[in-house]
Amino acid sequence: MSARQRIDVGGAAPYAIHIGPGLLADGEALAAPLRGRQALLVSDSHVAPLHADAVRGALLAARPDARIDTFVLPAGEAAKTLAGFGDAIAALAALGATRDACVYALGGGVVGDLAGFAAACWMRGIDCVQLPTSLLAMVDSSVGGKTAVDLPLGKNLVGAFHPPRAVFADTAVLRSLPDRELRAGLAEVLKYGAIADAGFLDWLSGRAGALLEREDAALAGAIARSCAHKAAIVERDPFEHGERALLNFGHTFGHAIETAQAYDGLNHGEAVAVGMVLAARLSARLGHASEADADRLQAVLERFGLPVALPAGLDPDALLAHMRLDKKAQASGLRFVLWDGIGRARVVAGVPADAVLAVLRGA
Ligand SMILES: O=C(O)C(=O)C[C@@H](O)[C@H](O)[C@H](O)COP(=O)(O)O
Ligand SMILES: [Zn+2]
Repeated sequence: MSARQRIDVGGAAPYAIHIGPGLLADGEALAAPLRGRQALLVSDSHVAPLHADAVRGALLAARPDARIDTFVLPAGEAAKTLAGFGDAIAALAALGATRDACVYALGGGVVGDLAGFAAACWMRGIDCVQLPTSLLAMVDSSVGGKTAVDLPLGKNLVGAFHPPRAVFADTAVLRSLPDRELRAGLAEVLKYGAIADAGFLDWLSGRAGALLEREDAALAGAIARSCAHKAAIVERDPFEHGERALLNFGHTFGHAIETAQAYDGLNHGEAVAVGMVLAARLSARLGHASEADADRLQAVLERFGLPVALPAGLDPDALLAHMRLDKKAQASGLRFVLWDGIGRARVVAGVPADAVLAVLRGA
């Protein structure tokens, strides 16, 4: 993979996204945001055995005066719970973390969300550095400061906006990422094309083979362009008062699927892939866009080996009930991110429930 890249996220709490191979071994860079003398390295049972010792060693080499504890979650979305959050808080307490301590989130989206939320809450907020090790976390969840845990009732229902102090995306770790996780990350990459950048969707579609084969140049290009999209949007709208909601394309359906499957079925990226197709179908049903656009998106997602249809056995009425707890919903009813065609997403309020049910039933 080529040289390091840096993308700056501006606004009230600016930070940099560093992208490139070898970053997790760069103790000086990783330790630069550590203001105090305590750090909690949060990881999960899949990632910790691969990378935690090396990261801790790199940090200690740069900051031998620091105490660095490690807290390891069970791998998987099912661990992103209030109980897991409580355990992370207990680890901060055991560390005796002061306000200048720092949480390092080493892992995928689950680790980043939970560790970020613990950092947001401990003493009303301490620093968090995101060390994403999955493609999905590199291109999406490590950037923008959304932190949360899930409830059985719904995804990410308890959380806070807490921007990281820095993001270090070490692209070399993607070599050991399981194929299924790679494809899940590509779903969120494709989302940027779907919502705002038709040219990017074409670019990605033309490089499906290279991306799935993890060719360095293709992956580096996809990550940098995704992060640039996300950085621009969250810089303009950090708290999702407006356009940031576009990043939720496919998520109203997707989160409902994840919740209905008790976070143990499709993973997040897969659920978002299905959700994007359903959002495109709903857009067509409501007359905003054509079925041909939905077909095109579905074909691209299929090229990347992503699921595009509801898993069997899910009850449309139950999914609709989950959608009513979506964070975009208002007193006046459901709000969806739909599109007017590829690259042209927008938020639509007052979406009739019968249209949603018809799409869920494939009618
Ligand atoms: O950063 C955002 O804003 C997003 O919506 C990005 C999503 O891909 C991500 O899954 C996010 O965590 C979803 O947030 P939520 O508010 O729908 O829970
Ligand atoms: Zn997402």
